[in-house]
Amino acid sequence: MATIDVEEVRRLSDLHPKPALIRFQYGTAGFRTLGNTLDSVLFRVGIIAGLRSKKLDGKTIGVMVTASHNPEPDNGVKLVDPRGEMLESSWETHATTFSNAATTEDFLFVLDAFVKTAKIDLSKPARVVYARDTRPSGPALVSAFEDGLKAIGAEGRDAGVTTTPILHYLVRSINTKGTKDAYGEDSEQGYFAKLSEAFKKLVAGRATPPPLVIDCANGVGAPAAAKLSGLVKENLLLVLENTSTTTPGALNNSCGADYVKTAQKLPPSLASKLNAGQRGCSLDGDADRLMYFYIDEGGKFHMLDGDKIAALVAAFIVELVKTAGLEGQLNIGVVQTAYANGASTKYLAERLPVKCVPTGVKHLHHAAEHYDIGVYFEANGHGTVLFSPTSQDKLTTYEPSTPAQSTALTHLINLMQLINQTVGDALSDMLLVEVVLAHKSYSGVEWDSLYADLPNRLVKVVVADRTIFKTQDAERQLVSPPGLQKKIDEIVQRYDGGRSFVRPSGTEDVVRVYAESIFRPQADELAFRIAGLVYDETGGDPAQRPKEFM
Ligand SMILES: CC(=O)N[C@H]1[C@@H](OP(=O)(O)O)O[C@H](CO)[C@@H](O)[C@@H]1O
Ligand SMILES: [Mg+2]
Repeated sequence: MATIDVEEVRRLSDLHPKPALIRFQYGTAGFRTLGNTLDSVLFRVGIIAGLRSKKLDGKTIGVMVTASHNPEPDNGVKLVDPRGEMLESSWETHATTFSNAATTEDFLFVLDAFVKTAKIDLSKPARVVYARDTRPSGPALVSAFEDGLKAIGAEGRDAGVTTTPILHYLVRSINTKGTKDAYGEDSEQGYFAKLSEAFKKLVAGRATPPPLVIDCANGVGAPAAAKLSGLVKENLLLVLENTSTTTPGALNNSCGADYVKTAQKLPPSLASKLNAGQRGCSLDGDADRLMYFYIDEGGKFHMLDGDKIAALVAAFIVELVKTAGLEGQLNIGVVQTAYANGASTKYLAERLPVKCVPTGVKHLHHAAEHYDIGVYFEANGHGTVLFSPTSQDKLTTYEPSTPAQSTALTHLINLMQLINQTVGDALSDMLLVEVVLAHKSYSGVEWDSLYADLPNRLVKVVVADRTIFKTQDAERQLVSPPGLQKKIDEIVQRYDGGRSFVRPSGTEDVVRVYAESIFRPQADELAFRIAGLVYDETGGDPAQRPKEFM
């Protein structure tokens, strides 16, 4: 279509009116709020996805309907750009504008203005691939979204119920099909074949470890892990738990990667499922985060988070590159956020360059692209490894001169296949961890002892207005409210190995306080002291002051 079919857009838009009084925002994780308020947003996302594809000459855009680790009644939607990466940030603003037009007529006005200013050639084709997680609100939201595709004349491909990282994989595979950068076969089957084949090559000839227990968070990771399980069973036995995707209220409830990271506890449902020393891991509700753990002989819970994964994986890659004879020819780096445990940063910085960036996957991903091999992980378990075009060329054309070099090179090439380079992927990362553990003959215990986590505490502070909080230096310093950082510094310096920072959350209406210290009671005390300071200094009501604040 060369012009907008105004009548058709009007007719369909009237079926998806915007609820009054709600202001939507395309944030760090796309649109995310109560599922039953999102109907109009999904319709309009259908239109914006179509326009984005037209703007990019018909390249396929991805759309994922999920609210990840959030409670079951929540839902959300995010767009994926053609190489499988997050939506370009200027379009996040356009998406927000679209979502907030109050009436159909307002929306038509905004749409028309946008097509003109963004110079979108409406005669171009539009292609969109989309998927959803297992949330009960998903099917109705997808149907509103499909009305949006129809309104703008976009061709849709429904990838059904699948994980966020598989959707990212599909987008990149579709757009690179038949080119020299072909990423993989553009189907779920193609994804599982790519991962499992690379995994089998990487662990060939190594001892089969004890079974790995996977907490699937009662979400979409359950069916995905079940498919993977069948393909890798000769090398790795997966025991799937929390797979009730149709039990109302079960999703992410006292289970999943976010529960483990936040509560720093074993999900109660796994209590009798894990033997001492056995490895377990938790996925989140859309299977893009991964947390490992084990219980020791004394019954104590040990968490192996995103920082521990980064340490394990980065050290392994550095070693392989060295053994392959490529030391000094590929620059390898790690990207973290301020939430990374100080002990992990120290461990990593002794081995390779480490960069700290603001919270949010897109910041980590972009920073990791600056290395030949960039490893990034958020402490919460979201992360991956990126191989730049230069490193891919080098690895595939390099001629090793010894059998040891040749073996290491083959491992690196297989790792490029195993790792989902579009986005953090719990299942791909899990296989990656299992490869390293198998190569190093590590159990969870040896892995855990690479370094000892500094005790830390994360506290939420509800403030009147979190927009007054402004940060700099990768969110480690407050510049506003004025004077507050100085007071924080004064408190922090009284604690041995103390570190603390304060930043406004990008996904919740709270300010987050992080603190660590060399002793557990001090880490807690420091966190609650800073939380109290923030609360008092920004007009918190003394009558509502949480009692643990100091
Ligand atoms: C401390 C923390 O875990 N923050 C999370 C959380 O961001 P906030 O901006 O802190 O709300 O959600 C983001 C999106 O999932 C994730 O990238 C990030 O790591
Ligand atoms: Mg997630």
